[in-house]
Amino acid sequence: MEVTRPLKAAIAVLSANPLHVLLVYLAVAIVIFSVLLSLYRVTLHPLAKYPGPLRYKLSNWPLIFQCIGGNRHIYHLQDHEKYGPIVRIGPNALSYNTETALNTIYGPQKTNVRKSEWYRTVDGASGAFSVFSEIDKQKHAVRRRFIAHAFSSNALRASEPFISENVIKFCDLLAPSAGSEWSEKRNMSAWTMYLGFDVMGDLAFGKPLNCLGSEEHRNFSRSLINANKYMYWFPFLPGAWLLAPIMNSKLMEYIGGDAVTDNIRLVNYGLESLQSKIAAEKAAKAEGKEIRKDMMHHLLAAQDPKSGLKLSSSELTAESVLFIVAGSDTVATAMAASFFYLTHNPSALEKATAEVRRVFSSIEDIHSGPALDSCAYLQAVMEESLRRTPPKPSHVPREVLPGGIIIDGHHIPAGYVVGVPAYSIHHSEDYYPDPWSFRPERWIVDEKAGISAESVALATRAFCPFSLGIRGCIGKNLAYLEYKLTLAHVLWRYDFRQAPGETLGEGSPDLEEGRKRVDEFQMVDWIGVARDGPMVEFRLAKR
Ligand code: HEM
Repeated sequence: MEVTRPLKAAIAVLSANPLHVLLVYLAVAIVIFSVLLSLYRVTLHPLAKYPGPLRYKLSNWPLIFQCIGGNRHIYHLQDHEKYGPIVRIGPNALSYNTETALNTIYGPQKTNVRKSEWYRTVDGASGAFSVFSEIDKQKHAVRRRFIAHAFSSNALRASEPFISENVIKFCDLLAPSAGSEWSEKRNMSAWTMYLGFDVMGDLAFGKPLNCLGSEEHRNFSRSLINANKYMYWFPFLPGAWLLAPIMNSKLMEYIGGDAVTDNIRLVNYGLESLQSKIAAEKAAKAEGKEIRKDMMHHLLAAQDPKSGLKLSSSELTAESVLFIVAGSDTVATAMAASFFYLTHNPSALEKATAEVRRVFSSIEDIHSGPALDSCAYLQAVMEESLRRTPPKPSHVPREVLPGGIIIDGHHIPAGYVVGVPAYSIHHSEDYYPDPWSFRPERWIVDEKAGISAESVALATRAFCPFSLGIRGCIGKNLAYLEYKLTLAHVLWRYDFRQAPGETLGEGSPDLEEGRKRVDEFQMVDWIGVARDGPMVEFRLAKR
């Protein structure tokens, strides 16, 4: 009696207003729809047979929270450990942890997938797709041809002196002050980021941002990480791409706060750099001066041979921002990881140092060519650092196209998303015995030490820091050149060690599951990777 009276009163109030009645019907309809959709997703859905946590099967929200938390790579690894090589990570998405799946999805020229809808929002604030975010396969092929000139071997050769100039400046700044044996401690995540930004500014627009030389622009490099975080989770929201045209509006800034402001700052930097590059080229032409053939020069000049089309100004802006984002933070992450693992593995540091000092008799000899190529251990240090700390560690999503695709013997119909997370496959025992050890030796064939050609080939097949195939990283050779030159210069000039008492960058038994290994460099996965440390001291090499 007492229960029904308030209920009756509520019904009376609701029925007095037709809008209230409508809202109640709507709410009931939403509840019924959600229940039916959930039931469908766990029973009759084409991906229902694949294992995974129930919450992933019901909605994308767990994924969004993982992206915000920066722990997505850890979840991928733990899910594969628990559920096996195929895991359903969303209502419509599967994650794989095998080299066969990796090579089927990303490898072949004609693989029947395209980039997923997630990419459509990434360059929203630039007002056009970049080569990275263009999901249409034909349009991407045209765009990739456009930018290929900027990454040709000629362009790479021409960029080396500028890379070396920045690397030498970086090394000079690491030196101990007069009278001290060891330098003050340096946070290598920050310093490699300054170097990464200066190199990309120089190569893309012909002017370094001067993060190495002055405090002024260093905040800018930090804001990239904040902007990345936002661009990571936001596109997973249902219908997010519809908001792409207003990504750099005041409204979005009001809703999204600092991260949106940082993203806008990044786009404005791309736009301003592009405009000053165009002005500089015009002025040089008018004065009959030689024009520096940096990356934007190639893009400004590029023309599709079939259509005769050139890139529009918003497309050029999108590419400018992409060059900075894709080219600076990634290499910096890899370099910081090498400083971490070398300072935590003295025998690897000793071997790499000995090799570099044996191969090069003077610092001027350190440049690309047979001598640098002969540094097999240094190359292996880079591969092993990229294995342990892939700068894009999580699932790289691809959508299956009409006709479907067969992955590891299972047919996946069109419209579903598939992918392989680098961090997870890079720590699989199947490809990397003793995966939590930093062992550059695993990349060098040495039958006597038990490293066969087959085991190196298998490790290479599962190795994917740059992804692979037609959507793989176009900057890979450039990245390796900058990375190798930097490590070779530092190892030649300095001894280095983790600053006594410092632990920055390490895991800890007090942290959550997946972050407990003290000797693992910690990543916060926000498309790229946020990181901190190691704190390193440098001493001039004794000769
Ligand atoms: C260690 C350094 C680097 C790593 C680990 C890396 C990794 C990657 C990965 C995994 C992708 C594919 C991402 C996806 O499909 O979502 C990619 C694409 C790309 N990267 Fe890199 N990258 C590095 C350095 C660079 C550099 C120096 C540049 C130069 C600007 C660059 C430019 C690009 C571009 C333009 C794409 C898009 C390619 C396309 O879709 O056709 N990357 N990179």
